[in-house]
Formats: sequence, structure tokens, C-alpha cells
Amino acid sequence: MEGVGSYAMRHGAADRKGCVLRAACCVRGIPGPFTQHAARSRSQYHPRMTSSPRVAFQGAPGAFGEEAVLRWRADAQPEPRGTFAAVLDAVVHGEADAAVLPVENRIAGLVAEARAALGERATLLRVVGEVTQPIALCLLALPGATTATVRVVRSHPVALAQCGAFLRAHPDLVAEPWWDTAGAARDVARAGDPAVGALASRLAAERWGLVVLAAEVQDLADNWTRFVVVTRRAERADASDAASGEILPGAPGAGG
Ligand SMILES: O=C(O)C(=O)C[C@]1(C(=O)O)C=C[C@@H](O)C=C1
Repeated sequence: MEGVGSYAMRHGAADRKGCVLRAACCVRGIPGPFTQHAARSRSQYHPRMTSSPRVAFQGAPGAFGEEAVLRWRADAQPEPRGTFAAVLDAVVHGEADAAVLPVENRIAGLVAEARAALGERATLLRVVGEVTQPIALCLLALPGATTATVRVVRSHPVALAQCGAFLRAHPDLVAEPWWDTAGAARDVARAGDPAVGALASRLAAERWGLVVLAAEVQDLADNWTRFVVVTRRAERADASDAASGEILPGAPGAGG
């Protein structure tokens, strides 16, 4: 099993100063400038599409991606997918009108896997906006479980990387990378094993019938993940949206 530390090393997560530096890095492969106008308008920007758009996110119901979908458009129909590639392919193939994709977390840094998936489809997809989603991670387990019964804690590797101090303070807990935060919660509920917990949101606890054993265990209280919103290039709106059209959070303001 790959440790959180090595995952973080491979995927660009490191200390907080490094995170700030990386926030100034431009991700290559996605064309287009990042303008000040775009920065101001991005949170208001909605591509022209039908009401109740289908918006894909990575994870199970209760994932932060689902929260990001509804933060972006309260009337959206969230569409869960297993991987970042599947999220984007849902848009490419017309199964979803848009997708949200995590590209940067305040603690863990750039989400390399998601950015790579986006870069591979750069000619087909367009970044049309972004959503900053607050991220509070909790230790979840079955009702009746306690911190004494839980021995293994599962979560998305990017989420595990956000809880380094908590995991170091609990050396008896074995961190197990899982495909998704809410997916880990769902799988804990299904397995019915009081020795297994998940690091996920309160929403995931409610969704999957788990209890919160420890709240807000991420390294920084004011934690967030930035998600970009992407649509198919063919579905570009009109010229008035041009300045908002091509944004990647973490890109410099200089239009690089
Ligand atoms: O697992 C989730 O809930 C996700 O939405 C994925 C993801 C990520 O891949 O960065 C998104 C936000 C959180 O920072 C942790 C994990």
C-alpha cells in the first residue's frame, strides 16, 4: 500500500509554503490566458445551458465534488463517476452537460491526477468557471464504534494528505488510500466493520449512516479545494463570456 507521504511527494503535495508557491504555477496543456476580468467574473459565470444541468463529479454521493456541483449551480443534477477521467469523458460523450474537477487544495497543493486528466482532453473541453469548496474532514465510523475500535482509516489520497497532523498524532491508525472520501464512508457502512473508519465530510456521514468520531481533523481549519467547471468546447456560450472562458486556478495572473 502506498503511504500518504509518498503519494503527496509524487503528486506535488508538500508543506504550506510550497503550496503557496505552487499556487503560482501554471498548468501546461490547457490553452488560454487567465485575466483579471476572468478572476472577478468567474464565480458569477454560468455557461448557457438548460436548467437542471447534469454535472459530473468524481466520487460517491456525499463527496466534496457533489457539494461543489451544488455550490456552482443549486439546480444542477450531480452525476457521480468513479475517476477523474470518467468525469471528463462523461462531458466529452454528452452524458453530462458539465463537470467539476478538483485542481488545488490549500493544504495538499495541486491535484496532479485531475490536472493531467484535464490536460489530456484540452482540445475537447473548456474551463468555464471555478468553485472554491470549503473542506472539513471528519473521522467517521459505524454507530457504536469508538476511537478505540477504529484501526484503519480510509479516504481519498488527497484528503489523507490534508490530515497529516491528525494521522501522526494517532500512529495506531493505518491510513488506507481509497478511491473517494464519500466512497470510503459508503464502503465502511456496507462492510459493517467497527475497526474501519473513513475521513470524509459530515454530509457523507449523514448520507451513509455513519457517526462523527472526530470533527475537522484536517491540518488547517480554513481549508478549501478549488474545483474548475468544464464543458465541451462545442458548447461554448457567446462572445460576452469570452473573458471567463479559459481559467485554471493556480495559474498566474500575468496571462501565462
Ligand atoms: O473525495 C472527494 O470527496 C473528492 O471530491 C475528491 C477530492 C480531491 O480529489 O481532491 C476533492 C476534495 C478534497 O480536497 C479531497 C478529495
